[in-house]
Amino acid sequence: MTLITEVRLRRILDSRGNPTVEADVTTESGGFGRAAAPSGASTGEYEAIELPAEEAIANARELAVPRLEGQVYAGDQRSVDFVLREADGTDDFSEIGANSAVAISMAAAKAAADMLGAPLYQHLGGAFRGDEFPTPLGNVIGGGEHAADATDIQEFLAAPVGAPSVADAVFANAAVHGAARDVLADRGEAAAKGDEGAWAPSIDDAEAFDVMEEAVSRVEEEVGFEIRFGLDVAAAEMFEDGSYVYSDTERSPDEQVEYVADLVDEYDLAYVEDPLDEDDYEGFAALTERVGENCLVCGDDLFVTNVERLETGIEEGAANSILVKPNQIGTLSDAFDAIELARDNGYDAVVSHRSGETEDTTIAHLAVATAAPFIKTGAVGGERTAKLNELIRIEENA
Ligand SMILES: O=C(O)[C@@H](CO)OP(=O)(O)O
Ligand SMILES: [Mg+2]
Repeated sequence: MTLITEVRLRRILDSRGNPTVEADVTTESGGFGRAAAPSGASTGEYEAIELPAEEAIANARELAVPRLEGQVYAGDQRSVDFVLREADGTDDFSEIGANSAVAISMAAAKAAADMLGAPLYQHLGGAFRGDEFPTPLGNVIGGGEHAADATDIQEFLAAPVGAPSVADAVFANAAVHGAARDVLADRGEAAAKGDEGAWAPSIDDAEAFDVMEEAVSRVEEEVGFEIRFGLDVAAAEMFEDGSYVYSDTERSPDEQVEYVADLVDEYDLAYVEDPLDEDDYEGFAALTERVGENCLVCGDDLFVTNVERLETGIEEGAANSILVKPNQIGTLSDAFDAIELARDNGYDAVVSHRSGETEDTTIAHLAVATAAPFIKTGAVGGERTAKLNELIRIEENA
């Protein structure tokens, strides 16, 4: 093990053109790691706090960096993350910013892997990891907070569950994305792209389901393996005064459960994320009871990668999977704890990007390190393909 000798922080651009935090960690023996924080738009109310990049950097330089340099071993991830929490002193990283914390946490892990001469997934997951790969959930059509004047449902996600390899799955998702463009063009719908590269046409959700079905079945025929699809409803964003407000209608919480359950049945959805508000454990439990056998009901804003919120969910039978976003909680150790708690209780842990991203590929390694069944990291666009292409390389041992 070697000590961290230097932590450097800087502002870089994220994919929305906003400043975000990048960290470089160097160790005594010359190990080097660089990582950057992503940023959400449809953020959960209970997430750790992202500060403006400049403020996060200034505060982390003052409070955290002096406690790390020359004092903590890069390979001792628990200690790195413990020091970040101690330096911050709050429950939600509101002092140094979850953006500074997660960038440093991930950069330290990369420095440790570099020092060991091991790929990051192996440093994080152990010597025997690297032969189980996640199915990528590819964002094909979207709206919500990620695009103006588009669908109410935030994300329509291709799920190539029958793909024989991660590379086949990645190419299948890109093909569905391309096919959706063709189907939209056939219908005379022009479409720009939303924050994550998904098509953001000005159509309603019902039409988006038709387009997805058509695009998926075209590609399924071509590739010869099963492709299902799923949703991130991001329902907290449409929950107002006790009901779910869609462009054309409103639904009560009970009606929302019925509506989503019917969608799962009608379209054989493989995955439904945040189908209900972030405080509605009960509704999540009711839906999971109805459709949880054949569909992952995933809590993103509900759990915010937080073990306490996940514990409540487990007690109530709310959802059967958790979305894991390291920046929602601030450190890799916290993200691992959430994954382990999920797994111990029969919940699947799905690793995820944010709508604002960088070229950082840590989540690809995190998914392989933890043998996650799914990873949600877009379908196209440089900041998305950075992770997808990294999965292809990991699979090839490149
Ligand atoms: O809701 C989500 O799952 C994410 C990523 O797709 O979006 P955001 O980063 O804006 O929270
Ligand atoms: Mg979500």
